[in-house]
Parts: sequence; C-alpha cells; structure tokens
Amino acid sequence: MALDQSSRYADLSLKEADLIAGGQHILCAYTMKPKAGYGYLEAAAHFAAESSTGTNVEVCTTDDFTKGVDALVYAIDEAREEMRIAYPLDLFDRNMIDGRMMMVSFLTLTIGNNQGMGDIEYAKMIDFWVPPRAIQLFDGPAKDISDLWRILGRPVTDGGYIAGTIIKPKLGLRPEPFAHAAYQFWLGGDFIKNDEPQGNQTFAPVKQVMPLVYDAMKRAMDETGEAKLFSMNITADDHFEMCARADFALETFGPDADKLAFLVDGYVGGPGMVTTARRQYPGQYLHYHRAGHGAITSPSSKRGYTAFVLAKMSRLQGASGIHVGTMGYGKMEGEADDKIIAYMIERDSCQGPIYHQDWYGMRPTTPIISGGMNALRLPGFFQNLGHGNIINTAGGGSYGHIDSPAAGARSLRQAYECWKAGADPIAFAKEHKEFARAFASFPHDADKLFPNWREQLGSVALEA
Ligand SMILES: O=C(COP(=O)(O)O)[C@H](O)[C@H](O)COP(=O)(O)O
Ligand SMILES: [Mg+2]
Repeated sequence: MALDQSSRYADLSLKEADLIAGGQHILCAYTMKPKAGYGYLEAAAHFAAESSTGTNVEVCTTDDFTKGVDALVYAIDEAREEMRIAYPLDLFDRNMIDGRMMMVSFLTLTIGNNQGMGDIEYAKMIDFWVPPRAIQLFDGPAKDISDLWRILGRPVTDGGYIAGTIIKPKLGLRPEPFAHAAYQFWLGGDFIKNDEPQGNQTFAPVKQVMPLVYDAMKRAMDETGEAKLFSMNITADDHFEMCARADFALETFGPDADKLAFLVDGYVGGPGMVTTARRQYPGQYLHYHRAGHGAITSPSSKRGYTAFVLAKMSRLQGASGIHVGTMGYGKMEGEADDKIIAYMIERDSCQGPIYHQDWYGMRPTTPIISGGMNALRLPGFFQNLGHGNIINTAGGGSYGHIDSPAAGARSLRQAYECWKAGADPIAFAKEHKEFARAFASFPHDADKLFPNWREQLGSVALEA
C-alpha cells in the first residue's frame, strides 16, 4: 500500500471559479483510473505529488516553501473516472534567456512521470486551462491565415477556403517530376505542402528540388495571375540541420520567400523543434504536422492527451496552423464533434470540453483539414464546421482526379463555392465541370454520399 498523500496533495474544498479568478494556476482535467486496490483520491493525490513536488514517500528536505508549490487535486468524480488538478504557475520552468514559458516543462510536469506510475491504470489529459499570465508568456503564432489571405490578394478577415494539396505519391518522386506535380496543381489551387516524410532523400535532394519548385511556382503564378504558397518540410533531428534547410529555401525563393511556409513534424520532433522554427523564422507561416499523434490521442488510447489538447498546446507554442483531422469526413479517425478543436484554436474566447479559455488577442492557429478529403466530401464538412476559413490539403483528392491535378484543385474550390452558395451539390455539379468530374473520379464516395448521381449527372460527370 502506498502512502496516502491526500491530506497534502488534494483539497476538494477549492472552487474552480476561485482558482480561475485567482489566475495563479494552470488547471488540468484528466480521465484517470487507479490500479485495482488503490483508492481514487489516494491515487489522484499521488499523481499530483509525482507531477509536482512529491514522490512516493515523505522526504525530510521538504520545507514550507515547497508545500506552497504543491499541485492540488481539487475535484474528483470516481464514477466518471475524472480528476482535476491545479498546478501553481511557479512550478513551471522559465527560460533563462527571456523569462518566457516553455511547453516541454508543461508536458514534463502534467503528462510526465505520471504516465508510468504503478498505482495508476491509465490517465489521459482531456483539457487544460491557462491563466492570462501564461498566455502572455507563451510565444503564440507570429503569422496566421490572414497573412496568407493577404498574399493571395483576399480580404484579411473571412478570406475563405485555401485549396491545397500534398505532393503525391507520398515519396518516390525525383526532382523534376516533383516540381512538375507542384506546377500542375498550382494551375488550379493555392497551397502545396511536402508530404511529411519528404525531406532530403538521396533521390530528391533539397538543393535540387527547391529551385525547381520555385521555378514551377513562378510559372504557375505567371500563367494564372494568382499568388501561390508552398509549405516546405524542414523537420530534422538536428535543429541546425532544420535551419540549414529553411535558410536554403528562403534564399532560393528570394523575392517570393513570403510565399514559403515551414512544416515541422511537431509531435515526433517535439516542442523544441516547433519553438526553434517559431523563433528562428517569425516571418514565415509555421505549419505543424502531427504525424504519430494517434499513438496517444486516439480515442482507443487511454493515455497521453487528446487531439484537442495537442491543438491547444500548438497555439501557445506558436503554430500558425495545425492539422486537426477531418471530423469524420475523411480517412483518419475523427468525429463531427471535433469541430471544437478548430474553434478553440481560431477563436479569441472558446468553451472546451471542460474549461472556457480566453486568448487575450493571441493570434489564431489555422485548422488544417487533411486526410482522405476530396471535393465530394467537402460540402458536408463545411456544413458541420459552419465556415470555410481553413487550409485544406487533399492529396488523393487532387492527384486522383481523373482529368488532371489542376482539375482536382478546381473541384475543391468549386466544392467550397457550392457550400457557400447553399447550393445542392448535384445541381451545382451540372454547372461546374471539374466538380462534376469528381463524382466519376471518386465513385465509391459518390455512391455513398449521392446515391443517384449517375442518373442525375450522366454525361456531365462521366464524359471528359
Ligand atoms: O498526407 C496526408 C493526407 O493525404 P491524402 O489527402 O492523400 O489523404 C496527411 O499527412 C494526413 O492528412 C495526416 O492526417 P491529419 O491531417 O489528420 O494529421
Ligand atoms: Mg501526409
């Protein structure tokens, strides 16, 4: 039996509203289940101890000051397997160089050792709240979607849908075919990203690919009269390597370097990589790709934290945009309710699953919608979200269009226009060829979403 620390690390008389009004704590809500034989409050208190000032036994070196920075369990609901902990702000590590807060310290405390404790069956963070002072001390985004809208020549508020893609195949294109794939999409769309595993492979070195991509961008801009955007993957273990890639690309894009975003695999690369990119390149849009996050965020995982928590952290860290899934409309795990993830990162004040967060003017993080999307799935997606101020990257949905990647890109834009006009997709398709041809390109989706499309659209969809 472990030492019962609930008299020190729990205070169920504390009121959440008072903790929030006080502004001296970060609050975290978890689903938590103790191992068999351990009392709920006892296990929760040990969890709070291990996540702040304590350990499994009392130590003689503890003094009164120490006790002042204890994390405290302030609410438990054993039936729902839920507990809430208040962490004093002073617990969190601060930069030597500028006094700012850092995400690694937040994670080390709130989702650190407590993930492997012998008396905890599982624990997963489902929400957290940061006080105004912490909002002031995190970097937040330097650039946001309004900067992209401005480059695209659109209004800087409600500038609308950014039609994007991911170069496909995911890997295995040499420099010329890669740049050609980019050029083809840009003839109809706005935004292209490297797929997250693409970097400096021997068959497609950055120093050969990027000049060709910039050349493709210039040609597409000349041909369409529109600005184009490219999100380059700069992820690397070594931050100097990451910066070498970024610096090379900035130099390559020269006068159009504002049209270059930097993509980092923020989950596998970690907070250090995100913050290095944020601080080294405040002039660039920072694209947070979250590959690997499903290992802990999946609803089937009882540990770690949720996709909501990941996205909320990314705004504090300064991601300009982060993938938030497709809310059940694409190929990755997700459901309609996930729209709360998008709302939390784009609004200035928002109710999360547990806490209401105010952002005090911190720039928004764009929800990036990606994974199995195509023109047919978009109208329903927009309907559920309620707006179209997002970046969408559709790889298969663009390069899988039977006419061309440019037609795929146009079909995406048309899907947005269809939803915006409140039009019936079948009626709209009759007037919009690329959208109509999406039905023939993705017949499985078409059969599922619009069962009578063959009869209703006929040759408009079926003939090139
Ligand atoms: O390459 C793709 C999607 O390709 P495609 O458009 O061909 O399906 C992205 O990496 C996934 O969207 C990641 O998932 P998430 O966006 O949920 O993090
Ligand atoms: Mg990808």
